[in-house]
Amino acid sequence: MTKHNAAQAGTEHDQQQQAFRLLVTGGGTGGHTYPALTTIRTLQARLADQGRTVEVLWVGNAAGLEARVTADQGIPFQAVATGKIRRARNPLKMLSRANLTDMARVPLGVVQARSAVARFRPDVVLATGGYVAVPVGVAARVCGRPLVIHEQTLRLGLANRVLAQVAARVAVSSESTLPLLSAATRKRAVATGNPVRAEVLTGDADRAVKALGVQGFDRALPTVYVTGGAQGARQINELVSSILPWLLERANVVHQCGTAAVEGQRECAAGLPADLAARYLPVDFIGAELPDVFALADVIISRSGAGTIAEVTALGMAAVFIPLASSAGGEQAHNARHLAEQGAAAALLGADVTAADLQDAVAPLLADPQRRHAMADLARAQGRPDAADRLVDVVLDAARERR
Ligand SMILES: CC(=O)N[C@H]1[C@@H](OP(=O)(O)OP(=O)(O)OC[C@H]2O[C@@H](n3ccc(=O)[nH]c3=O)[C@H](O)[C@@H]2O)O[C@H](CO)[C@@H](O)[C@@H]1O
Repeated sequence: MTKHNAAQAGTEHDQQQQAFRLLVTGGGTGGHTYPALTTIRTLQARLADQGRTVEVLWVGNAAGLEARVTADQGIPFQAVATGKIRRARNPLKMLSRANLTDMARVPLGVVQARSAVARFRPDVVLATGGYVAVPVGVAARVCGRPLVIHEQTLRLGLANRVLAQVAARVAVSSESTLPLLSAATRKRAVATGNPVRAEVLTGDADRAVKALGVQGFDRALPTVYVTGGAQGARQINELVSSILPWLLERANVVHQCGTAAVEGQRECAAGLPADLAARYLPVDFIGAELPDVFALADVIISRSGAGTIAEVTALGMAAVFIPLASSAGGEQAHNARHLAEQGAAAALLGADVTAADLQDAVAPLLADPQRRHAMADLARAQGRPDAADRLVDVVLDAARERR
């Protein structure tokens, strides 16, 4: 080997040994937080196979779910100031005190984000949506670092619409998003799917029974998992409460109802006959047990946020979706309707869904295992369990192009 070749081989070796630096931003809700977390874990596993490590910095909102998740996962986290702009039909209402206070925080967030990006010198900045992503994505552009954005929902959210203008790559969760993008954005877009946490796919039903302490569940009956998203959903809580005795005659129920509602749901169960009450578990939030709860459940009753949809389709589960009626652009309703059209879920749309509607949708799934298996198979056909791998490809491509 010549001196020159040896030096070149040495440089390549050094590059291989150097840590890949990924700055992540995004959060607020689970829908933005978990895809980013999954992508970090998948990138770490991919590069570990090549003998490389990944250094991560997550820049987010101290009050968002990302702060809690990064603390749990031991991921370095830096908070920046953010402002949430509340939309209103009347433009004057946009100038509410809350909006004005929040807007005043935006310049501070931009300064903090810029110094975080400049100091960390990331190979790539990955933004997964939420207000906090805007200043960080803009800072990536200012500092000349490639920005990859990922959108979970069919239509780009507000933050991603802004950042799509400056992103090197725009990863989306569904092919049907591509025609909705401008021609300029479409050139940089790729449909990866929406990453699902790997552990979600490997739950264990028996472990759920132990971890949740629900020995009173009758395992001869199906189990229903009710969830309103990380904060619970009042509409779903009320609907389920009004059919609770009927439901518990036919099923065990794990009801994730949010912190504000859990006490009330416990009281509701206290009035039930003991054998029915033993089959009901209200919980505020499901953390590490989530994969096991999915494994235990035969049917899910849920909001149709993009994260939950990705999980339910990756797993293949029978589902009754009750979308949030006011979600921006009717995006949750679209998600639910799309699956219902394929026979992959039941969808109860609109703000005036009744308890009878819910009962009618759930009854056949509880009564007939074949029916729920058929629905689960159709749901699985819509799933993209390889989404995290595809998004990691996009991140690595963006880093390579920069060199
Ligand atoms: C009110 C609102 O703005 N909702 C939006 C928000 O959904 P939001 O984040 O509320 O809901 P998603 O379904 O997207 O994600 C919820 C995530 O939290 C997990 N989970 C939930 C409950 C629990 O106890 N434990 C737990 O881990 C779910 O399994 C899922 O992974 O972002 C989504 C993705 O951009 C959008 O599609 C939704 O329209």
